[in-house]
Amino acid sequence: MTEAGPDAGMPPRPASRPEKTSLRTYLKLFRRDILSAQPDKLYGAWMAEYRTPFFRSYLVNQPALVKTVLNERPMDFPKSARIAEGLRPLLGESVFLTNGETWLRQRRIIDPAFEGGRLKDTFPAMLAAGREMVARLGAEEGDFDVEPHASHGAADVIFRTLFSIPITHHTARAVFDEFQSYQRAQPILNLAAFVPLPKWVPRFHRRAARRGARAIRRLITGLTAERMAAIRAGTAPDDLATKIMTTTDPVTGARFSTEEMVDQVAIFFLAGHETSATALGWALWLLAAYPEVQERVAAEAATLPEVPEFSDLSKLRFTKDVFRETLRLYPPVPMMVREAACPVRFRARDVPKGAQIVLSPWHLGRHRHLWERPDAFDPDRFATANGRQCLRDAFIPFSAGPRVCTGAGFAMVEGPLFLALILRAFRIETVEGRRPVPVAHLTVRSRDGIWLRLAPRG
Ligand code: HEM
Repeated sequence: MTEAGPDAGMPPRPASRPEKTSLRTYLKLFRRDILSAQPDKLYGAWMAEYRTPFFRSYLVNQPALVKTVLNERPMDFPKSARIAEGLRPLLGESVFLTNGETWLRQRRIIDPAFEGGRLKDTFPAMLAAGREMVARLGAEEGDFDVEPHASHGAADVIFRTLFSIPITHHTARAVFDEFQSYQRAQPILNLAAFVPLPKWVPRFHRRAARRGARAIRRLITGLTAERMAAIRAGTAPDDLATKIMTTTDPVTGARFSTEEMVDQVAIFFLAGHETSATALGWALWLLAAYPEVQERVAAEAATLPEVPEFSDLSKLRFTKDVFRETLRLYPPVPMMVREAACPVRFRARDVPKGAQIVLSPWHLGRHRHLWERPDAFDPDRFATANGRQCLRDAFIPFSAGPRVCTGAGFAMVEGPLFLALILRAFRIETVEGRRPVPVAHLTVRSRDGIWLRLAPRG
């Protein structure tokens, strides 16, 4: 890297906005990128308050307060209704949106499928998707954008592990394509979630997004109904969909209906492919930009047998730290929103009932009073006392507490496995003039893609 200034040698970070801005400018910046709409002081703040004529939001950035919201009193800080507003047409009553008893029941049915022992069952499907991705990358020549490959690969993982079908299956492909256009049609999503606008403010692209949501749900309903029939006929494969659809809630004795399962499949696909793809793209760029780290990952990958097994993942200790460090610097979900269900007092401030509570994996992961050299890419930090402490207090890319990401364990298998398979096959380099610029819409993407150049390893 050749640039001068305080960021020299550091991985890219979005510019912060000036300290004082009008609401109008803030909203404009926000629509473009929720990260560069924030002031620099958030990287050192414990709490911040946004007060406008329309809303009151509190960004909570102090580990003890984050723990209160996520771990200790999650029922007092439910998912914000504002998030549901934008996502309901696509996700219905999915576990991502529900609260209270419905959410508890759904987690009781879903969680067992993602537990350690059963995660092992998904490994062959993940491996197959990884090997296919390596083959596709091998067909690239010259400089190319790796983000579409990462999305394709992550979507392949979801379809193979959930429904035992590859992304090349016509329905899987159609869902993938519809999601791509849905995401383009839904830019208001984050704005509506973070900035509770009054009802009269026009919501953009609503019609196109609704049409997309209907199309996606129609396709997923077909897959789910087919699976329900196969379960009844005793011919269903033992994948995640079957595991979830045959699990009985130990409390109520109920299973998911086809419709409720469609809601869950929609969120598994949305939450499970875009996030993993984003993380993989950034991890590859970081490895390309830091060749000495790349060589250490490649050396670890070289110890894997030609066809690795689940137990071989224990050989990828450093690769796992690389993936973790990527999630710290580029958490795919940069911010999350909750709603205060009752008045609370945080840091000697009264937070009224109904206020939006914003949690920011992005700012917490780079907090200058918590992490040593917060902007540096240093996977070895997790072996230091500071790194270990911060892993407990200031590392929430998967959220935390009872509402932690269902797929966290799954993603921590998928990410390192894909990195190892790719680095075993290729040496990767950055492309001059193509330094990525992080921008956050649905997830933290690079504004103009993540450009790489590959060479086969001998
Ligand atoms: C690197 C990859 C991933 C990251 C960074 C990530 C991150 C997150 C975060 C931050 C949340 C909490 C959002 C909030 O509370 O507002 C979440 C929730 C969720 N994630 Fe993930 N995720 C990843 C992969 C996956 C995968 C692979 C799956 C499924 C196959 C998945 C399924 C879910 C579900 C179902 C929820 C909702 C949980 C609930 O609200 O109870 N995620 N994820």
